[in-house]
Amino acid sequence: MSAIGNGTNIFWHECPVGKSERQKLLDQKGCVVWITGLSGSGKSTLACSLSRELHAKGKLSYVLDGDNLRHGLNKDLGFKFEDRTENIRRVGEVAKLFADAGLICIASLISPYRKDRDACRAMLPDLSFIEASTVYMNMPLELCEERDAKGLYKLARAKKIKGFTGIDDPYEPPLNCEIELSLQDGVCPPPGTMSGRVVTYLEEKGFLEDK
Ligand SMILES: Nc1ncnc2c1ncn2[C@@H]1O[C@H](COP(=O)(O)OS(=O)(=O)O)[C@@H](OP(=O)(O)O)[C@H]1O
Ligand SMILES: Nc1ncnc2c1ncn2[C@@H]1O[C@H](COP(=O)(O)OP(=O)(O)O)[C@@H](O)[C@H]1O
Repeated sequence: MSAIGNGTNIFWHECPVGKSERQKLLDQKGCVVWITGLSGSGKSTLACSLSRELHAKGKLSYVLDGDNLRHGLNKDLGFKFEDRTENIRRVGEVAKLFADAGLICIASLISPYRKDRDACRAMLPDLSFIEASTVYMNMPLELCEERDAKGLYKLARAKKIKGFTGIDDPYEPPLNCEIELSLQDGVCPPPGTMSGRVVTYLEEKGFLEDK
């Protein structure tokens, strides 16, 4: 046991079965795929398609979806600046645990602020050698608004929801993402094409084997 922190009497307990043993068992490397983009840009759809594709390849993944986590872990948080920051921080910490467990953790959240995404990225490699890959769903606001799968853009335009991302709240696009998914000749590629790109990236980086 070793003491950590600054005199707060908190200790770190090492376990003999560690990340490398778990990775060996699963024949994959734990990592985080962080999907960011506007509401309606297709984050959840991509996360599910990616998880299905990985499952078919015998690879263990788990999806942390912003909307879903707000039903439980983050049910005390709203959408003001500080709440979004705390939301992203918590999900970053949970994603780190999943990746340390050896899983391919797919986090799918609007995560609109660059500083919050950067804080998550910085949190990951430092503590447990986990690598984070940011996937930016670069879909135009007009397309997301046209889809309006949950009717929230309509409510935001009618000012019945305040602080809606892309309408009267900011979205800061990543400056350093590993994968950017955007329209091709003005058309949104099918989910399988997009998840295929992420799988190829994970394969190329060696995450889908433990060598
Ligand atoms: N004000 C406001 N702004 C943006 N989104 C809103 C808002 N109010 C509710 N919703 C719904 O919450 C979902 C986004 O949750 P996230 O946890 O991903 O948001 S964030 O990362 O903390 O910004 C988002 O889901 P997705 O459409 O899947 O992105 C919306 O359904
Ligand atoms: N690649 C795609 N092509 C066509 N429609 C899509 C695609 N991805 C998502 N959609 C549709 O767009 C809407 C929003 O997708 P969703 O995954 O819920 O986005 P988000 O999680 O970013 O809010 C849904 O109706 C979904 O079926």
